[in-house]
Amino acid sequence: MTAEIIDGKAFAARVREKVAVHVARLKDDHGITPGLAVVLVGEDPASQVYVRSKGKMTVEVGMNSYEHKLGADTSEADLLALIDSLNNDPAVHGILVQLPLPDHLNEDLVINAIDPAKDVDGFCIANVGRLATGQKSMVPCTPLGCLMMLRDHHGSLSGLDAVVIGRSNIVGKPMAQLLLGDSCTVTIAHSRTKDLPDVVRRADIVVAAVGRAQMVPGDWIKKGATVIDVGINRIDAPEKGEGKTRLVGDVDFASAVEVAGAITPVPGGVGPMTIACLLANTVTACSRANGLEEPEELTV
Ligand SMILES: Nc1nc2c(c(=O)[nH]1)N[C@@H](CN(C=O)c1ccc(C(=O)N[C@@H](CCC(=O)O)C(=O)O)cc1)CN2
Repeated sequence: MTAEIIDGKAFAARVREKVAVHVARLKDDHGITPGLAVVLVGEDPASQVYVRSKGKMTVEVGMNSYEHKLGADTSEADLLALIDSLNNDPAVHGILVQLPLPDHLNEDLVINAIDPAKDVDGFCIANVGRLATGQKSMVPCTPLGCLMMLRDHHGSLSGLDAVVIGRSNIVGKPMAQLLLGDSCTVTIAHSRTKDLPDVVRRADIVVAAVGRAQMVPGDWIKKGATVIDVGINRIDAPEKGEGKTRLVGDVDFASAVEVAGAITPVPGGVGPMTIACLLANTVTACSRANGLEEPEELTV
């Protein structure tokens, strides 16, 4: 039996449709247009693609998009001054600084300069603390997208064993907090975890977010488990022709699909949900900023 494929691209399109409905309501009923400011420092090719997609999709759902593209040699002071002006701009409800930043910039300092109410990435300390203590926060987009897909597939997650492989601030840690919030029994595994295959084999839910191509083979997966693959790794694909490459996840899809109950593909799984959830978070931030009820279906 092969697993159900969780179609993140289609799921993300549905989330964006819901976002568009709420944006139209904010405009028609309250005369407010949500605005998202995206800051890109430098010329990292992947970041340029993601920022372009974010701008395009922001406009498609009816929001205002403000793109700030800064040179790779931008000083910390100049970047902080831009963030300060965006914090104080009433037309901007969400601010995102695309990561990674060039090495000379202190990522923590920059992220924590964003007003927590506008931090639609949910990366600043205030939002991390609120999420960890079960308070209303901005929830990081990738884990939020994973949780939406898991809830849609399972209904309740209560009592399920979940393993998150990877302990990054952007995905692994917030993902674990969200699963805990939904009453899963959560293990965070990482490079020093002993007997990783055995730990993974016990899990009803596996979230792989390590950034190592095809690291998790199918024989680590419990029969019927749900596998959420966050990895996006580019590998050589000589079968496609000389010098060609392709994207793969952190899970070996071909073997895992034979054992899992459900699995997200790469590409077309978690990735598209990241941008859809960014748009959802911007609507949430805009609603909160204006003292309006926030759409329950766009957050957790
Ligand atoms: N400030 C932030 N920086 C970064 C984040 C983030 O959430 N906030 N996440 C990633 C990059 N990212 C969005 O910024 C992102 C990554 C991947 C995708 C996506 O749709 N991937 C596609 C494949 C795309 C391709 O062909 O290369 C997929 O998986 O199907 C969207 C957004 C790091 N930085």
